This record gives sequence, C-alpha cells and structure tokens, in this order.
Amino acid sequence: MSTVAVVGAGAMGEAIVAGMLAKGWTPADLVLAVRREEHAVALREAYGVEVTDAVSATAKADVVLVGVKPVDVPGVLGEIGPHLRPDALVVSLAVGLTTSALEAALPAGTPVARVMPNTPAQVGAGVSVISAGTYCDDTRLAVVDEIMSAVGTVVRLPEKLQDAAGAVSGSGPAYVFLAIEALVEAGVHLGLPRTTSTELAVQTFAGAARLAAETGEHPAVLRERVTSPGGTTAAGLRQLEERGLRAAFLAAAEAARDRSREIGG
Ligand SMILES: NC(=O)C1=CN([C@@H]2O[C@H](COP(=O)(O)OP(=O)(O)OC[C@H]3O[C@@H](n4cnc5c(N)ncnc54)[C@H](O)[C@@H]3O)[C@@H](O)[C@H]2O)C=CC1
Ligand SMILES: O=C(O)[C@@H]1CCC=N1
Repeated sequence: MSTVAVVGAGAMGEAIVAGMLAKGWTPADLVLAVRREEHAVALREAYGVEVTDAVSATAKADVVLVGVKPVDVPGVLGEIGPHLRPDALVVSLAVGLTTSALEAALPAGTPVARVMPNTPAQVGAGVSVISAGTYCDDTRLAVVDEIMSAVGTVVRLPEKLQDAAGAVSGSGPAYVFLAIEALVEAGVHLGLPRTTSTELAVQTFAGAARLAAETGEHPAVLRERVTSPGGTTAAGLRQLEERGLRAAFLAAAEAARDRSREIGG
C-alpha cells in the first residue's frame, strides 16, 4: 500500500483519514500535517497517526492529499513541491482549482489528480468525483479511486465536468440539510414536537434517498407512487412547484458552478 500524506486534515481530510483506517489502512500508512499544534495532538490521540509539518509529511509519502482551502493551496504546493518524492502523486480536494493550475504550481511533470468529495464521507456515505491531470496515469488514478472508495462511492469524470459535479454533489449536502431543516420547521408549525419532526424528516430523506439508490428507478416514477390522484401529496407538490422548487435548484447549481469557475480563476 502507498504511504499517504494528508496536508490539511480538516472536515474533508479527517473524514478520509478515518475512512481509510476503517477500511484496512494502518496508522503507519498515513502521515498528517496540520497548522495548529492542539489539532495535531487531537489527531494523534484519535487515530494513532504521525502528525507533523507539511514538508516532512510530503517527504515520506507516495501520495500527497492536499485538503486545505483553495486559497491556501498555492502556498502549500509551493512549500511541498521541492520535497516531493520522485513519482509522488499530488491529489487536490480543492473546489475550482484545475489540474493545469496545480501542475503549474508544482515541479514540471508532477502527476496530479483532482477530487471533489462531499461531507457524507464522514459516515462512509460520500460520493467523490475524480479526474486525472496530464501526468496521472491509470495506475495512479486507480490509487485515488482506492483511497476515495474508503469513504463512499467514486465517479470518474472528465475534468471539464468537475465544476458542475461540485455544484451537485460537493455542495449538495448543504442543499439537502437546508431542505431537511425547512421540513422540520414545517412539521413544528403543524404542531409536531421538534424531536419528532426532526426524526420524521431525517428518516424520510434518508429512506427516500436509499429507495432511489437501491431501486435505480427514475425519481419521477418514485414520486408518482407517493402521489394519489386528488390526494394529500398532490396538494403539497403543487405548492412546491408553484413556489419554484425546480427553478431554485437550477439557480443554485448554476451559481455554485460559476463560483467554482471563479475560484479556479
Ligand atoms: N467541506 C466540504 O463540504 C467540501 C470541501 N471541499 C474542499 O476540501 C478542501 C478542504 O475543505 P474543508 O475540509 O471543508 O476545510 P477545513 O477548513 O475544515 O480544513 C482545512 C484544514 O487545513 C488546515 N491547513 C491550512 N493550511 C495548512 C497548511 N499550510 N498546512 C497544514 N494544514 C493546513 C487548516 O488548519 C484546516 O484544518 C477545500 O479545498 C474545499 O474546497 C470539497 C468538497 C466538499
Ligand atoms: O463551499 C465550498 O466551497 C466547498 C466546496 C464544495 C462544498 N463545499
């Protein structure tokens, strides 16, 4: 197995570390780098992994997973570039940043891959979109696939679709959480105790998503099965349509895609 350095073990980076350890990697396969010492102490305690600085972690790794915010990526790449092992692979989680921009910030010929993960990775239910840069061959992309498979499903896409994919699956959990929150509040408005309304709404989203995933049926067909002619669901759906639910999702996805392109420069 490869030695994997995770530079920037925040929400996404830590989820990947936890998932890898749960799926058979050992602490010796991992080396982490974070900025704050108290964070390093917490990570060592939680996972028994080595936590050091970005340069030392990079020097030990076959794969360097960069999990810092997009604005911090150029600085990190400039710092670690001279210390990469020959043939080491750099994997970026950053939204927007293209593999060509990443390659330009690294020594010439560095293999690079771009990943768009999402936070359900924290419970092993993520979906990651992966794309190879110019020097990342199939064997290396298979390593990225293996790592990200530890936290959920993996979809390989041409890089030109990464901004769109990020708008759906990268940001998507936030749209879903907002929708859950709104349904909980609606239930409270109708008189349900808040804990009951939360349980009903969360289980409904989880169950509906599982039904769609396991049956593979078109969502419209599944929706029709809930909607009796002249019934309660039809009355509710009419309100969602009249209030522009579809248009709202389309506008949200376009805005997220455009912001991703803007971040990428
Ligand atoms: N949070 C999300 O839902 C998603 C995030 N992403 C991408 O993942 C990346 C990370 O995002 P989050 O995990 O949400 O951010 P985060 O802020 O939770 O984690 C970033 C971590 O990097 C550390 N850090 C910053 N500079 C560092 C350096 N020089 N050396 C070592 N550590 C350093 C920070 O202290 C922090 O712990 C971003 O580029 C983002 O675009 C992609 C998809 C989804
Ligand atoms: O909001 C963001 O910029 C990050 C990338 C995708 C999800 N969260």
